[in-house]
Amino acid sequence: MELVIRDVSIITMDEERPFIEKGYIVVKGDKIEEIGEGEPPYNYDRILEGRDKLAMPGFINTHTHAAMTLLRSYADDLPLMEWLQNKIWPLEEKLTPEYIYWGTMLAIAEMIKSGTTAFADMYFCMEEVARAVEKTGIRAVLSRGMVGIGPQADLALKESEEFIKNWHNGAGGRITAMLGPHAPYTCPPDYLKKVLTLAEKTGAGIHIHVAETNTEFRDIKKAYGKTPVEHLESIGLFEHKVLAAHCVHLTENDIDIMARYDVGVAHNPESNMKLASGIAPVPQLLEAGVTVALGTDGAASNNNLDMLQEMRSCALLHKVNSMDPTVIPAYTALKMATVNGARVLGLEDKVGQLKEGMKADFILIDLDKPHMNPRYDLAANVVYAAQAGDVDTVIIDGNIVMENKVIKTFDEEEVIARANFIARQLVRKRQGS
Ligand SMILES: CSC[C@H]1O[C@@H](n2cnc3c(O)ncnc32)[C@H](O)[C@@H]1O
Ligand SMILES: [Zn+2]
Repeated sequence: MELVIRDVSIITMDEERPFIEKGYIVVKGDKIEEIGEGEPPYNYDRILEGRDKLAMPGFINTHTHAAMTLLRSYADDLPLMEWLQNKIWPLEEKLTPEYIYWGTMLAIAEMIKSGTTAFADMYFCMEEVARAVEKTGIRAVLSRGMVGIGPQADLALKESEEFIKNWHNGAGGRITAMLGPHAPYTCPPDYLKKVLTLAEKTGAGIHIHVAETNTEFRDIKKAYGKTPVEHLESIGLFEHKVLAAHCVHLTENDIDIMARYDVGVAHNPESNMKLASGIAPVPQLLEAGVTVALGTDGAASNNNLDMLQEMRSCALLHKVNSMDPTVIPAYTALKMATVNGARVLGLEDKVGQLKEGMKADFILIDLDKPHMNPRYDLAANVVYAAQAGDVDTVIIDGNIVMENKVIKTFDEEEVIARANFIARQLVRKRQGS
């Protein structure tokens, strides 16, 4: 089927042709066939009117724990380790595969409605997450989270290998699998070495939390005499493709190491602010040539999965932190949420830009809203003024997943009802324990 979006403003994120004021996008199958100015040259099977809309690449959420939507607003206003150990981990013990399926469905509904077309997840029961991705039509990079201490450590390695076998390139190529060792403080060196052996065997990349808090920085330094980044380098982690979430507490030497090994960073400004973990040195990382993308982290520490808000927070946080309003301009924030997201997930040849031959993963944003006018600079309007409710249409892999703000691939109301039912069961289970 051929689909055309006509009479539309376009931010392509393609440096050669970044902006088209009035143009068209032709989608054939799962790919962008043509982008042009003015009117489309032919008639097509399906026409979407783009007047008063902006087409741009969908957002790429490079770090989340999707099913944690079930724990949204369950425990707030605590520092990371207290939050994890006393609140989150005890409740996660009560999660079942079915709960994780519906929690992930809720996350995907929220992500699609706020313009996200791909996400990177690290959690348990990845088969359930993959089923949700398959059903909804979203794109995802999935890692079975692995904690290297405790009775589940070896099982986690085995399940990760099986998951990669079953789901890498799954859902018509929309799923990529990675390995997900949780963090240096939950995965001792011997365990991380087993992860590396598996990475060699499968060719999978590695998604890991790194240098999130001062406590982690101090504890790793005390245990190994090295910063978290130096420690991971010494183990050989960075010989593989690595997606490092957070990277808040870094030395200049850490930044050099990360640039040298082309480590991808998932920056999560809202989660870092809410848990008071600190402020990642993003301007310095970008200056050193490190690819920094954006993530929301889970909905229990954010408390939403809205990449529009994440871009705005990122731009504002680094301006005030450096007392320099030129830091992270709107276009840079947009690049972090699209082009850089694709790059850190190894999807740069497929998504993140609107270009002929790339996958048709893009969104249409309403411009006929008071807060989106005037239209001097559409990138600035998106980053500083847009809201999730402005996302009108979402196309992923050439399929219309949301049109006129209605999700087409699943029943959003059912998902909300199921999630609320599960939340009530979780509270009951917690009280019974
Ligand atoms: C092993 S599956 C993922 C694991 O990570 C936990 N988690 C959620 N948010 C964070 C964070 O900011 N830092 C570290 N770990 C986090 C989640 O609850 C799962 O247990
Ligand atoms: Zn996380």
